[in-house]
Amino acid sequence: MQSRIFKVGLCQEAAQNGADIIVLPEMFVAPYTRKHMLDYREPLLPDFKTNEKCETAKMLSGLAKSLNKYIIGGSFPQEIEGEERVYNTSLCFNREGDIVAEHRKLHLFDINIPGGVTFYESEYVKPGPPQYSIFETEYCKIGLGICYDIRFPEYALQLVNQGAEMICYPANFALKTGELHFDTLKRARAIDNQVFLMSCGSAINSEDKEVFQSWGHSSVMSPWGKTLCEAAFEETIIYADIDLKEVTEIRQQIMVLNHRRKDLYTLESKI
Ligand SMILES: O=C(O)CCC(=O)C(=O)O
Repeated sequence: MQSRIFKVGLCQEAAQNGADIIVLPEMFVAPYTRKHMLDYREPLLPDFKTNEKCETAKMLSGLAKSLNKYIIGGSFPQEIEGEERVYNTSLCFNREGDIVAEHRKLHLFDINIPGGVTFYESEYVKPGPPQYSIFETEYCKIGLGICYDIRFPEYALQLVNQGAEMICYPANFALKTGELHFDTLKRARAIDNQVFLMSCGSAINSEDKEVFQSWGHSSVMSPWGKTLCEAAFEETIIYADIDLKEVTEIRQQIMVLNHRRKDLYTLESKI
């Protein structure tokens, strides 16, 4: 049961205007509710390029190939056989339409603010298995998380330890927490990891006020924490030119990545 709320035309427009890496928002195929997640779930199968059951993967793969661009494909509800839960899965495609990274949201957004927002993502989403999601491009390595994953600096730092110079977070960041936290978290992750930080938030859903509402505010931040471009709540395309020399320069100028006191603390990877 599909009713796609994704507009292929926006990707085509971005590509025509010179975008090379195109990022989509978290759960761009469905409103963010338990019912929709389960109704819209799709398997991810090895023959996704031709298999009608893998509608999102098939569509994004074809689009990446036809546009000859990288697509960081937001996320979709991935069916888990025999379970009434899904993975919140982001697929990244190279210019040939091959999957180069699969990220399953690791940290789930369970929140209970009396009089504010109550939301238990873990009731219908299963946390992704332990994994660092990072992929190579001809420019640099790009690390990947989804939305609430941005609150966990340990994960981002491990991506940087593995060579990431950009980190991307497709998001559907809650309206309630977004105003005070989203911008700050993005800037913090950009500065403390000295990376370009891309985030793509869902636009506000003005047709259905009952569903989870997103703070929007997609942006690209430089390793200095400077906002290079930013959206508000509405559907739009934003563009940024990325100069990776900035990563090298800031890492030489402010040597935080080398100044850790390993005699005092360490960050241990379990995988
Ligand atoms: O961390 C937050 O406050 C918002 C996260 C969120 O909305 C999500 O992960 O869906």
